Amino acid sequence: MPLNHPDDSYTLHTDLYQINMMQTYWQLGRHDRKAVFEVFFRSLPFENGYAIFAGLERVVDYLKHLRFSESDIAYLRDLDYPEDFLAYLKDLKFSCSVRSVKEGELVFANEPLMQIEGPLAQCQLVETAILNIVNFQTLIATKAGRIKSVIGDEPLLEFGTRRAQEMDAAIWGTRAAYIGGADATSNVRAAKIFGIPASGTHAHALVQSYGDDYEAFKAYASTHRDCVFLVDTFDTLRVGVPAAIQVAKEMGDKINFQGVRIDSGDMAYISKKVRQQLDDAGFPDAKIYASNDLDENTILSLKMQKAKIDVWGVGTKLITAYDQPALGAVYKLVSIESNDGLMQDTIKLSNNAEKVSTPGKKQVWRISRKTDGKTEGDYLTFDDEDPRQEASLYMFHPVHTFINKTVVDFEAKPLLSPIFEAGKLVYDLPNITTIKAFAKEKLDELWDEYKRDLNPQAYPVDLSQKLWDHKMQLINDVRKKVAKVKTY
Ligand SMILES: Nc1ncnc2c1ncn2[C@@H]1O[C@H](COP(=O)(O)OP(=O)(O)OP(=O)(O)O)[C@@H](O)[C@H]1O
Ligand SMILES: O=P(O)(O)OC[C@H]1O[C@H](OP(=O)(O)OP(=O)(O)O)[C@H](O)[C@@H]1O
Ligand SMILES: O=C(O)c1cccnc1
Repeated sequence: MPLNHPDDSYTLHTDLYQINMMQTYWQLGRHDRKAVFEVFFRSLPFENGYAIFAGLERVVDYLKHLRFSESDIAYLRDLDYPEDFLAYLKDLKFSCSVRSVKEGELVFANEPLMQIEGPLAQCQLVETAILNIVNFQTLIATKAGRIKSVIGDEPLLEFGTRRAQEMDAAIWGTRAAYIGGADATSNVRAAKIFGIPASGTHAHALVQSYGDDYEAFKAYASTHRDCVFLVDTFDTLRVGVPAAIQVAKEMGDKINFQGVRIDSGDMAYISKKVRQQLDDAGFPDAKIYASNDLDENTILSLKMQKAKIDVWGVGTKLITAYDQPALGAVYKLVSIESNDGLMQDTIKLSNNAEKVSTPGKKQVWRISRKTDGKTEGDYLTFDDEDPRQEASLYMFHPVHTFINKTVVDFEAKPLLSPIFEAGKLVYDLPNITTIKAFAKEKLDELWDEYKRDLNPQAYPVDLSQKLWDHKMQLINDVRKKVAKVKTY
């Protein structure tokens, strides 16, 4: 049994099979063959019409520090990897090129979100961590986008840390939630390290510890400004709200009474009553905060019931992506250097036509109308194709080809930007405010049909004719090859 080792690098944050494949490649002299891998998912999470890409910043940090530490090597030695292979790992320097969609960009199924190109063994090593990061952060950013879409301009506060899948998920989930739609977080560490607004009220424990709403609010108000009182510990309408009002009246401007939070009961009914109580007491500007297992469905329902809620605190269901706990992005080999030194595109077949991978190193182009910037769809090409040179684009569904359109007067923007070139970081990471604003701008450019929460239209992700023909050719080649194989 190996001894414990210090946790001083993320390089072994990978699956054992990656190291095993690296060993095979290295021992048989294949490790430095040039390879291209692409990250994509096959279906959108939550049956949403779009996903919000997040995770690049952490991927960059991970790749920047990708070296096997002494303790990594020592641990692999414990696992009996041979010394010459360990010597190769010890000296390994990340030398891949990486292109990626920007954080906050809207992304769709079956298009490359990231592309890793370089020595086969290195590309293989980084698969697990890249998927781990991108799958989680993109999932949470998308969930936040869904929730924010029903809330509109009212603030969405992220309250989930206590229910998150441990500390990393709380921190990076908070960041992703902020990119996707949250306006502030209760997690002080996340707020501190990322520059996200921190926000919060107080817990039931405060009221319980005083055993009395009035005493508790008074105590809190004597030590804080901008007070929001949690009014549902004993009885919201009879005790909680009257106590909040009394303290607000007594303390006046000294506490800058912001409002009350309700965290239980029928929130449509109660919020209307609370609104009446606050208005009657002369506090029409006091806000009503709500929390308690909220998500986009309960919030939409509360809005339909004309609940008088101004600020929404959402925890568990956002930070854990409760209704879909994982995004299924995959990392697939699309091209590999063959024995003659030329790049050979690869394909993975499936009985399901939608699941057949698209071969070759690609670029994704977002096609939009010049007139109003609204999106027409995404268009996948070989990396050396440039739709900006075309006067019109024939866009057709890659499986149901009878669904097609010809687009003129369009703009085409490439979505994959260079992040690393031969191991060197060439991308200036934007700050979080810029990323969040970018996500909002992209959502504004998307048609409402793709944005609705329930049964959105399928956004077109089409292939250029050249790419489609190549894919069909490879499918036929593989089929012919398979047909020749003798069955036993
Ligand atoms: N008017 C409403 N319409 C739709 N959903 C609501 C409404 N009011 C509350 N909810 C939601 O109903 C769910 C359950 O509320 P429930 O009444 O069981 O909790 P509770 O009264 O707060 O109980 P507990 O004190 O155990 O938390 C919560 O997710 C809450 O957000
Ligand atoms: O419901 P969520 O969307 O997950 O939002 C977070 C929840 O965390 C708190 O409850 P908790 O019972 O943990 O603490 P409390 O005593 O302060 O209510 C808060 O009151 C919310 O109900
Ligand atoms: O500040 C709050 O009201 C808060 C923080 C975390 C969880 N629930 C509520």
